[in-house]
Amino acid sequence: MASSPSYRHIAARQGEAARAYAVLARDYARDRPFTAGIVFLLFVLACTRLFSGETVDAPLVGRKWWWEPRWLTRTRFFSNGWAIMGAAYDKYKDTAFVVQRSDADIVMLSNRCIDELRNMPEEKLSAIEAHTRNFGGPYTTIDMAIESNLHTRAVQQSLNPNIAKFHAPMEDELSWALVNYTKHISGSHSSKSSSSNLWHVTDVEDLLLNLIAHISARIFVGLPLCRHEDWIRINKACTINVFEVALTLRGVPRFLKPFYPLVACMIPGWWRLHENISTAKRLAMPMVFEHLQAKKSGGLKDPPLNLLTWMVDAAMNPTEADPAKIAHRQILLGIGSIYTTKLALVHICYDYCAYPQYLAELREEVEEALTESGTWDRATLDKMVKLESFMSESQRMNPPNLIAFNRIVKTPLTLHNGLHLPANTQIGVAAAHIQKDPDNFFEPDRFDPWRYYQSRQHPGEERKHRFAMTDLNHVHFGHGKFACPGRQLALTDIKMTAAALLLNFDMRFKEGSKRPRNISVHEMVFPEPGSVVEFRRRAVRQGVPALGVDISI
Ligand code: HEM
Repeated sequence: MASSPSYRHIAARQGEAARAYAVLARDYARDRPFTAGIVFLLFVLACTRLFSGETVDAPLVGRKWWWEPRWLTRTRFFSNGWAIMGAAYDKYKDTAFVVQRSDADIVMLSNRCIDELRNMPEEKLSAIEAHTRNFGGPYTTIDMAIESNLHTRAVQQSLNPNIAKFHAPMEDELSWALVNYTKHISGSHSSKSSSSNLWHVTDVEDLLLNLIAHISARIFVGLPLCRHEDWIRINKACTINVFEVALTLRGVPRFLKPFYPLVACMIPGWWRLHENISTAKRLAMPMVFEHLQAKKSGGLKDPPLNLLTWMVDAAMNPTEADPAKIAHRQILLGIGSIYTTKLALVHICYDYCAYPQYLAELREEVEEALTESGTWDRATLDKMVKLESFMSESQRMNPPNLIAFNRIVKTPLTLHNGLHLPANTQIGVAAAHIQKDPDNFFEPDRFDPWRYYQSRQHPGEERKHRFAMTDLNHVHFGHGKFACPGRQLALTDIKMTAAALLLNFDMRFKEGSKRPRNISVHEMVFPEPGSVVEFRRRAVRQGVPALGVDISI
C-alpha cells in the first residue's frame, strides 16, 4: 500500500519524540526529585478528575478543591454529611446536586420532583433496591426484600387495617415492659409510699429500646415469644449488626468488590447478624408449623393477632411460604422498625428535658383524654393533638436521616426540568434540610411544639399535619407508593410510649448535661452520646388509667 511507509515514518518520529520526553523527564526527576514528584501527583489527580465518569448534569458537592481526588471527598462525607448537604442545599435546592458517599454517588433532587416520581413502578424506579444497596445487600441479607415483599404486604394489608385491635395488646405489653425496665426508678414499682422524690440516672437509649422491642415483638409474634429473652435480644441487636456490616463495606474500595464476601466475614457484626437470624429461625419456625397445623386441622376459630401468622396466610408461592424465610423476615421487620421508632422516642425524651415549660400542658391533655375514655384506644390517642404536634416538631428538628426517597433509576428518565437520569443512578432528596428551609417553615430553627397543632386549627385542616402523613416537605417516611408502610404503627408506638413517660415520670438532664447535638455518620443522624438524663417517678392522677405502675394519688 502506498501510504504504509508514511505511517511507519510518522510512528517512528512519534516514538523518537516519546523517548526524548522520557529522557527529559528522567533527567528532570533526577535533578529535582521533589518538584517532579509534585508534578506527577498533580498529573494523576487531574487524570482522576477528567476520567471520573460524571454522568448526571449536576454539580458534585463536598470537594474543598476542584482537583481533590474523589476518595478524599467521599471520606469527608463520612462525618461531615450534615454540613456538606446544608451548603449544597442552600445553593442548589431548586435543581440538583451530587453527594459522594464512600460507596456511591447520590443525585439529590429538589423535592418538587417527587410528585412526578412517587408513583412510578418498581421496574422503573426501585425503592427496595436502593435500601438494599444502602444496607449491605447480600452481606446483611437485606436483599431478601427484593426476592419478595411479603412482609410489606402483610403490614399494608393485614396490620394497618387492624391496627385498632392492637391497642389493647400494645397497652398490655408497654405496661409489662415499663414495670420490668423501670424498677430501679422508684425502688419498687408497686410501693405507694416513697422514694418518688428521688432522681435516678436513666439510660434513655437502653430503656426506650427495651420498651419498643417489646411492643414490636408483641405485634410481630405475639405472646409468649415476645417475652422470650433471646427474641428481644436479637431484635435489639440486628439493626446495629446490619449498620456495622454495611458501613464497613461502604468503606472498602469498589475495585475490591470480588473480595467482599471475604471482607464481610471478617466483620464481627456479620457473625452476630447470622447468629441473630439462626436464633430467629429456631424460635419462630415452630410458631409457623403450629399455625399451619392448626389451619390444616380446622381448629383455628380466632386467627392469632400477629404479623408472623399473617405472613404465613399471605404467602403466595413456595418461596414465600418457606417457614425459615418467614422467620428470617422477622429480622427484616425488626431492622426497619425498632431502631427508627426508638430513635424518634429518644429525641422526644431529650426534648421533654430540654423544654420542661411545655410538659404541664402536654400532661393535662394526656390526662384529660385518658380520664374521659378510661382506655388507651385509638380515639383516645387521637385526642392527644398537642402531644402529636410535639412529636412532629421533635422529628423536624432531629431528623432520622439526611436523605429520604432513596431510589435506583431502573430505566433512564428525564425529569420535567430537563435533568436526565441514566439507568443505575441513585437518587434521593435532602429530607433534613427541606425541614430547616425558611421557604417551607416559619422560623425553622426554633423548636415550636405547637407548630403542627396550630396548623390543624385552620378550618379544613383538622385532619392534616399528622405525624404519619407525608408530603413534599415531610419525607422522613418517604412519600408515595413506597412510603414506609409501618408509619401508622410507628405513630401508635411512639404516642403511647411518649404519653406513658409523661404520666409516670419527671425527666431532666443531670446537672452539667444538656440536650445532645445531632451528629451524622454518612446520611444517618444520631444524638451525640454522652448526655445524662435523670428520671423521677411521678404519682399518676386519680382516675387516669396508668400504664406500668400502680402508684396513684
Ligand atoms: C419513626 C419510625 C420509622 C421511620 C422514620 C421509618 C422510615 C422509613 C422509610 C424512610 C422507609 C423507606 C420509604 C421509601 O422508600 O420511600 C421505610 C420503609 C419501611 N418501613 Fe419504616 N419507618 C419507621 C417505622 C416503621 C415501623 C414501626 C415499621 C413496622 C412495620 C416499618 C416498616 C417498614 C417497612 C417494611 C419498610 C419497607 C417498605 C418496602 O419494602 O417498600 N417502619 N421506613
